[in-house]
Parts: sequence; C-alpha cells; structure tokens
Amino acid sequence: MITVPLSYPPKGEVLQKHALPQVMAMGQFDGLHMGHQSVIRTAVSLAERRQCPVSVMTFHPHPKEVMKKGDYEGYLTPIAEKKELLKSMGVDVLYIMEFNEAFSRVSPQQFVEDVLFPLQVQTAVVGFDFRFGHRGEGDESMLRELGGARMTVETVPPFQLNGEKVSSSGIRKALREGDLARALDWLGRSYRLQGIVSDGEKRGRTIGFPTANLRLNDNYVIPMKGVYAVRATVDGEQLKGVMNVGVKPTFHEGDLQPSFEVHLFDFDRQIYGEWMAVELCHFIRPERKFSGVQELVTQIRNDADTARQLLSSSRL
Ligand SMILES: Cc1cc2nc3c(=O)[nH]c(=O)nc-3n(C[C@H](O)[C@H](O)[C@H](O)COP(=O)(O)O)c2cc1C
Ligand SMILES: Nc1ncnc2c1ncn2[C@@H]1O[C@H](COP(=O)(O)OP(=O)(O)O)[C@@H](O)[C@H]1O
Repeated sequence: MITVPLSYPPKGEVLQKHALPQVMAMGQFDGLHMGHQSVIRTAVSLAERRQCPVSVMTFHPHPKEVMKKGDYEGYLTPIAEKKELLKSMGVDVLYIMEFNEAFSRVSPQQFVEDVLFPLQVQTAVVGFDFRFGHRGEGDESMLRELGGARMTVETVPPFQLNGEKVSSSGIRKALREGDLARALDWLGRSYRLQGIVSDGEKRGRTIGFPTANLRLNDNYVIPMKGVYAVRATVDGEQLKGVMNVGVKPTFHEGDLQPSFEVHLFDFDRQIYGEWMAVELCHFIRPERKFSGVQELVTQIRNDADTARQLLSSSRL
C-alpha cells in the first residue's frame, strides 16, 4: 500500500502522478469498526471485479480536533494504526487529506472537482451517513449528483449488530463506561494501545508485581479506569498480562492523569525504553482505593488469576 499525503488546494503534479481509474472508499473511519470495514470491503470487491486499484481517502487530523469543538476525545485508531489495518484489508493507495481551516471551508463541489475528478475516481464508496464539504453540507446524494456521468457513488447501509447501528461514538462511550465487550464486538477486534515503556514510581517490584508503564504515543480514547486482561507485544514477543488504567487512589489523592501499567505474566526482563503494544481483551473491575498495600496486593493476585483464566478460555 502506498500513502499519499494531500493538502488543499492539491498540487497539480501530485494529483497527476496518482491519477488512475480507481474505486475509492472515503471517510473519517476512526476505529475502522465493523461498519467501516463493510464500506472498505465493498470498495475492495468492486475494484477486484473491475480489475482496478482500490484506494481510501481519509482526513487527518480528526475534524473535531481541528475545529476545537470541545467534544474531541482522542483517536480509536491513530493514523499509524489506521494505515496498518487498511493495508491488511488489501487497500492499494491511502490518500491522507490534511484537515485544516482552509479545507474545512471547501465546498462539496470544489472537493469533487479539485480532488476526486483529477484523481480519476470512477466510483466513490461511502457509508450511509458520509458528510463532506463546508459545514458538512454534502451527503451521499449530493456526491452522486456532483459525480454525474464521470463518477458513480456506492452507498453502504448501516452495519447492525443485535439490532443496533455500529458507530465510533458508541464505541467511545462503551470504552469510557467499561463495557469493553461491546466496544470489541463493534470494533471486530481488540482495542490496542501503543507506546514506550517508561519509568513509574518503582513501587511495583517491591510489592511483587512489577508493572511496565506505557507512555502512549498518540492521543487515544482512554478506556474506563480499571483492570483489564491484556495481550502485549514487546520486541516481537507475545505475552499475556493484566493492566491497570488509573490514578492509583491507594497512593494518590486528586484528579491525576491516568497511567497504563501492565504486569506481564511469566516475564522478568528490564524493558524501559522499548516499544510495547497492548491489546485490551477483557474488563475485570473498576479501579478503587484500598485501605492498605496488603489489601491491594491480595486483590492484584486475584486479578492476575482472573486474567489468566479469561485469556486461556477466550478467542481474544
Ligand atoms: C492488576 C493491577 C490492579 C491494580 N489495581 C489498583 C487499584 O484498584 N487501586 C490502586 O490504587 N492501584 C491499583 N494498581 C496500581 C498499583 O498501585 C501500582 O501498580 C503500584 O503502585 C506500582 O506502581 P509503579 O509501577 O508506578 O511502581 C493496580 C495494579 C495492577 C497491576
Ligand atoms: N513481569 C514484568 N512485568 C512488567 N514489567 C517487568 C516485569 N519484569 C520486569 N519488569 C521490568 O520492571 C519494570 C517495572 O517495575 P516497577 O517496580 O513497577 O517500576 P516502574 O514503577 O518504573 O514501572 C518494567 O518497566 C520492566 O522494565
């Protein structure tokens, strides 16, 4: 998969270089959840039938982050994760349109004429609720109208699970509320956080549970404070473990930034500075304040047993 960064107005030579009859899926696609996956699969199979390349156009940073709307809560899939997932789905070209003030003012018509036509998009594939152009004035029917005879539009209906419409906002809410099972069902995979192992308070080893502190590399949607059964990858090695997301109320007062600490099972190595990916598989319990270290340690031991059981008996 090749990645093509674009900004508005796009440079003529960049468009020319990448102009090619193609099927393009378009959207924000934060989370690349089951609904997004069905849009991309539709584009992939259409392109296969037509024997032409399949591309995705996404917008970065997230419009809500740029427009400072106040309800921006971070990414489910930061751009690096999105790239990796799209590549694994068979996408040939990923166009990343820089979302900024200037782009937010582009009309639906300008977008189609200045970007999609020059790239020779033959078919645009969008989700039923796709909006584009200034103030989100454009929708799928406007896209179809503007495309005319030069570009057809394929609209993918909402993806439903148990009668509910899968959505990024629903996944964010489920993560915030500790309903990890629902978030994962809707994502269609585990929820992954990545970053560098950094220094903590050096207390873990003294209580028999060393924890690798994850310094997140991106602005992620933060799951509810609590304990999770996780799978981790460190230096290519796949490990199981138990993670606490929280502020350690047993030791600290006040509204602190949460930390992400993973106790890895059957592991004893110094990994400060190493890259770690952590997949959240099961939610075990909310974080709480214990009356003393002994109570906390007893509970962590239980959590570790629970996590081992959950991880050995589930497909996640
Ligand atoms: C499985 C697990 C569960 C935890 N649960 C709590 C908790 O409920 N309340 C709390 O105050 N700290 C909790 N912690 C955090 C510990 O307080 C923390 O790991 C310990 O203080 C070591 O911190 P350090 O790695 O920064 O040295 C938990 C840690 C683990 C590994
Ligand atoms: N089983 C393990 N799980 C997590 N980290 C481990 C483990 N064994 C050794 N380590 C190392 O110990 C560190 C955690 O020890 P800890 O006392 O909790 O220190 P810190 O407070 O700096 O995280 C990790 O960053 C890692 O380098």
